[in-house]
Amino acid sequence: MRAQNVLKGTGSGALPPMLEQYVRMRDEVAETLPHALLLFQVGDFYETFGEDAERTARLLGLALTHKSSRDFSTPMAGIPLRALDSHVERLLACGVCVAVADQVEEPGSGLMDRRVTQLLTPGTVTEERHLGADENYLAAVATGDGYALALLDVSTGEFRCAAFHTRLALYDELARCRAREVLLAPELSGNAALLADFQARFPVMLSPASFEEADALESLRVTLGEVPPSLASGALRRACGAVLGYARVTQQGRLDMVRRVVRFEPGAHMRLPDAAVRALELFQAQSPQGCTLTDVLGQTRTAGGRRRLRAWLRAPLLDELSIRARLDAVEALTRAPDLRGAVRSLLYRAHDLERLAARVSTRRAAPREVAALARTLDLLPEATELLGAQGGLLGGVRERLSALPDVVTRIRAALVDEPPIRVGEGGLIRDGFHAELDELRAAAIGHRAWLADLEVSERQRTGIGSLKVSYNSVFGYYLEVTGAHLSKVPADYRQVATLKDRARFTRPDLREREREIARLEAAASRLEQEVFTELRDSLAAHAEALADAAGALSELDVLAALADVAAEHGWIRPVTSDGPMRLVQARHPVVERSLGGRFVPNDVHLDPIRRAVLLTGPNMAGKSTYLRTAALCALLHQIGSFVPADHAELPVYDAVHTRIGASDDLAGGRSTFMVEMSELAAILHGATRASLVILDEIGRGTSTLDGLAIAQAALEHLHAAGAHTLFATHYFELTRLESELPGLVNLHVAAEEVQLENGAAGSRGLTFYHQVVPGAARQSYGVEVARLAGLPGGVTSRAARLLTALGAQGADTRLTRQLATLDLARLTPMQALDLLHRWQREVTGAETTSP
Ligand SMILES: Nc1ncnc2c1ncn2[C@@H]1O[C@H](COP(=O)(O)OP(=O)(O)OP(=O)(O)O)[C@@H](O)[C@H]1O
Repeated sequence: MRAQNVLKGTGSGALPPMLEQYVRMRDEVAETLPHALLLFQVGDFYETFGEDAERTARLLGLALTHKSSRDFSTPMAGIPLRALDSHVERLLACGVCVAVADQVEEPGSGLMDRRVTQLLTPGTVTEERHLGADENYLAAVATGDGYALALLDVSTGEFRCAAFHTRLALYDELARCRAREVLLAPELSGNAALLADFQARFPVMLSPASFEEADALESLRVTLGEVPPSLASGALRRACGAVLGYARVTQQGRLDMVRRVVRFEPGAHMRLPDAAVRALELFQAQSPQGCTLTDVLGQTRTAGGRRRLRAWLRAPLLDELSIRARLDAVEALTRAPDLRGAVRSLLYRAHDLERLAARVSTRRAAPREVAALARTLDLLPEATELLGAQGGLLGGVRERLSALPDVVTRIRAALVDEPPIRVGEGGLIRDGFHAELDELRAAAIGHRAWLADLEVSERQRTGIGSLKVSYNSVFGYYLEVTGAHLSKVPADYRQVATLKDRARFTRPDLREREREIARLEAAASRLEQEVFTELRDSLAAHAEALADAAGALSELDVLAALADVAAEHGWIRPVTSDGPMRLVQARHPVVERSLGGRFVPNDVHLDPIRRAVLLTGPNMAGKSTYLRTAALCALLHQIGSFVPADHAELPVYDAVHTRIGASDDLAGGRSTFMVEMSELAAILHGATRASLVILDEIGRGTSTLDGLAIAQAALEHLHAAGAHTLFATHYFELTRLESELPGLVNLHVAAEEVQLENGAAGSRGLTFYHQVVPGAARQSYGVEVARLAGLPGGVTSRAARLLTALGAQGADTRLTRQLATLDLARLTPMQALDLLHRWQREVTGAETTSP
């Protein structure tokens, strides 16, 4: 809507000039960012008007006032200048983009000149105060023959893209990278069903952008100098172009931090669906007080290192040589505790070099950021020396750290050690760096010295001992004389103010000196700005080398952190095998951390022959933990980390699939069972001989018979596909499959029923050993676990009696025996339902209504 209409003004009069300017600027902003809120500086406030004022007041809880002239009035809401950052943060969190228009001239009598100085959107902010430490992606999605995704982190300049064959694979990647803002091509945003599905899965800000091929090509050429040949498909070009075009607008033309696009092959890394990322709690715990794998591994010392670790976890390696190279580096660091300690304490002193490099390349870095850059670059020679004779990846890191030309000397020579926050504040450039600046400063100092002496000399000249030379912003410098001495005031003093007991005076030469000081200081400030800009530009010329060094430092940080975790917790280097997974005394890295020495390690063994394990055991015995331990060890191996075990042989898995736990998707309109089945479907379609599949209690979201049928059929399918499968279940009926499927073995988690010491006669409890042993469990102990959980005694004893009765009848029924031999997966839903009713009637004697 045009801004004039948004004003909701009352009255017939023409708009006051300032509101006319507001309307014009708001319309201009709306042409590029239609959804942005314009914050318009008026003195000490950023104001919003009309509908925007109502929206701002509501979102930020501000008081709504009115801007009124003689015959015009419109709602107005404003925030103080000094509170801009915190309010912008809240607006961005509410999914509102912000344009900031600042006054760009000193206040005078007429309408002040204003300019849009910042366009802030969640996916393109670059100021440290609006960013978390993690990556901050803007994403664009387009379709053609498949799906194309472009990801840009403006804060570091990281720019990646990929093509996907299926929407599910695209969604997985998008979920993993947690984009904060997404641009959808019209073929997606214009399709109501697709859009609704997308919004249900990704509650992020959707922003409008051009996906026209011609615009995209132009954006690519302007930013990268050419259209990279790797962007072979139209969809990739459109997605990449849209991201660049939108980011260029929000960065007001400055996208120098983006130098290349990396096209990544989704198939070049281990497939790790989002469901697995969530179930294995890589980045986010499932309970609020829970701990994640990143927490355990995340001993990184720099923000760049933390981002790099997350990137490694999102994309585990498939290439054996690359895995070995990382493992070699981690091993070298675990074997050299002194080197590791020195590297890690050095990293503690490093600032976020990746983001600083990006800020320098866009010529946005503030003085303190340049100083922080220098402090961090100062560490590089030390780091290079520490890495001394290291080979492999660490040698590569050393090379990249030492390849940077010496820019620190230049920064140190030009900048003072503790520069001011802003350029115009003065005191930024070191004395002796710039002759003309030195002259200006010396002259100003001379005038100030004259002023400082003035008080003494005037006291002597006038004989007024209490005479003072002071300064305020209204009169500038003045001479102050108390009432008792007014008669001694010389004739060349001109009175400028009279107070109750004193008077203030000036003199023509005092005015002259003051003007001169102001002129010199303004000239010095301008010159400082020029010198600083020159310095920053000269740094921008090294942006590529800076980004390289930043990448190397992040990598060193991750390797050192992985080595530290390994050394501290007794993890061992895994051996890459050509088939078997053999873990001896493996531990779950996160659960072990919380249980300390009480964690019971277990062995895992899968190979091309013994390729599936069916794990049974009581509730709470440790089945899920066992499954997750295996998956996490596989994942750790492929990011190049040591693993928590006494011995580990692991193949290179092409994917880790998991189906664990219950979750529903109410927003997406899918029930718990539907979510479970959709995830299972994706696994069954995607799992290969080289995949690791973790299934925990498949089929429990529906009736027993349906669930059992589905679980068996899924297990048979995975067995035939040859995937390494760990399958935990409470369906004891499935354990008989061991004799039918040659690659399947039964294991169970040991537990024992014991007489309770203090319990009533006959009352029994359960001891968990958390030990995985061969064979199938004998029973589920569900009622005992319910007792442990605190169900009322009456309920648990009634449940125990029912269980005995059902068991006695069920064990004998003809149908139960028949069921054991049936291929349940072949049943139609109607047959299954019919069986269920007959079985219920036989087991419980209850009549059920026929369908
Ligand atoms: N190996 C172990 N050593 C010590 N404690 C363990 C071990 N494994 C699991 N536990 C403890 O037992 C708890 C339950 O484990 P887990 O969720 O793996 O059991 P489960 O058999 O999958 O249960 P359910 O069938 O009810 O889902 C864990 O939270 C942990 O505290």
